[in-house]
Amino acid sequence: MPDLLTMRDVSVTYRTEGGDVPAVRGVDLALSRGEIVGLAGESGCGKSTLASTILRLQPPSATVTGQVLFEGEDVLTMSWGDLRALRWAGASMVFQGALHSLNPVRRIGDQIAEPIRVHSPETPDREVEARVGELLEQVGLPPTRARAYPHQLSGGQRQRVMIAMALACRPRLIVADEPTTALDVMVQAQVLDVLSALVHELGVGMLMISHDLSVLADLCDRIVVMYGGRVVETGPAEGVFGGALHPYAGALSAAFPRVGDPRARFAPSGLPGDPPDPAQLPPGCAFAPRCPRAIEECTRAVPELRSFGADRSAACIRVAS
Ligand SMILES: Nc1ncnc2c1ncn2[C@@H]1O[C@H](COP(=O)(O)OP(=O)(O)OP(=O)(O)O)[C@@H](O)[C@H]1O
Repeated sequence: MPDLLTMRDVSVTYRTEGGDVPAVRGVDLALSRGEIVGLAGESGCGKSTLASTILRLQPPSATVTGQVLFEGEDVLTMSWGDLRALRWAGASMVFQGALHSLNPVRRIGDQIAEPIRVHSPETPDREVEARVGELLEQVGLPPTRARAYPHQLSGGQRQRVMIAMALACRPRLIVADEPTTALDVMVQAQVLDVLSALVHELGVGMLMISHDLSVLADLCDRIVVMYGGRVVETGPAEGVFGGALHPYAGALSAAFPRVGDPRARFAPSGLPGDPPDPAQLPPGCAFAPRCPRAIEECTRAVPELRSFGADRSAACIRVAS
C-alpha cells in the first residue's frame, strides 16, 4: 500500500477564452516512500499539470477533481495552514530552468536558507548556515559557493542549487519536473546522478517528469506513461523500456534509445505525427490516429487500463491478455 502519495481519479480542466481544456483525465497514480516513479509522455500530455496538483500549485483557471492524498491527507481540500506546512517540508518541487527560478540579486546561500527560515524560524543563524553548507556538499558543490550569485554559476551548478533548495527542509517527496532538460548531455547525467544518489541515500520518494524515456529508464523504479491526459501504461522501468505493451510507450522508447543501446546509433527519430489537442481528442483511443496497430474498433471507446501480471498495466485493446 503506497504510504506517501496516492492520486485517485484526478482530472484537471483549464478554463480559457477559447473554451475548456481538459488537460488531465481520470489519472490514478501511487508512490511509496523511497520509490522513484517516472512520468513520461510528449509535450502537452498533462505531466506538469498533474504534478502541479501535488502541491496545489495549479493556476486559478484550473479546476481539479479527484483525490491527491499525501500521507493520507487530501491536498486538494486541506487548509491553507496545512498546505503551507506541506510545501517544502513534506513535498518540494525542482523545476526546469533554474536560471529563471533563482533570484538573480540574492546569494545562493540565502536562497537555499529561505525555506528553512520560513519553516523553522527559531533555527539559529549558525545552524542554518551549517545546513546550507551541508546541502551544497550533498549536491556536489563546495560550501563556499553559498556566497555566489546565480549568474556566477553554470547551468548545471544552478540546477544543483535548486536540488539543494528542494532538500532543505528534508521533504519526504520530491517532484522533479524536467530537471535536466535545459542542460547538455554530460551535465544532465551528472545532475541525474546527484538526484538519484540523494533519493536513495535519504530514502525520499520522487516523481520525476520527463518527455525522454531514456532519462527515466536508468533512474526510476516504475514508469507511468501518459497520452492525451490519460495514463496509457504503467510498469517497472525495465519492463516498459525493454518491452512496452502499449504501442505509444513502445514508440516513445524507440524514439529515445538508451545510451549503449544499439538503437542509439540512430539519432532519436521523434514520433511520427503530432500529439493531440487535449480540447479535441479523437474518439476512442486518443493514440489511434498515429498508431500503426490501430483497427476500426480502437476509435469506438476509450480503452480501459487493464492489468497484465502483478505489476503492469496498459490501456490498449490490441494487447493480448
Ligand atoms: N495555464 C494553462 N491554461 C490553459 N491551458 C493550459 C495551461 N497550462 C497547460 N495548459 C494546457 O494543458 C495541456 C497539458 O499541459 P502540460 O504542461 O501539463 O503538459 P506536459 O505534458 O507537462 O507538457 P510539457 O512537457 O510541454 O510541459 C496542454 O495542452 C497545455 O497547453
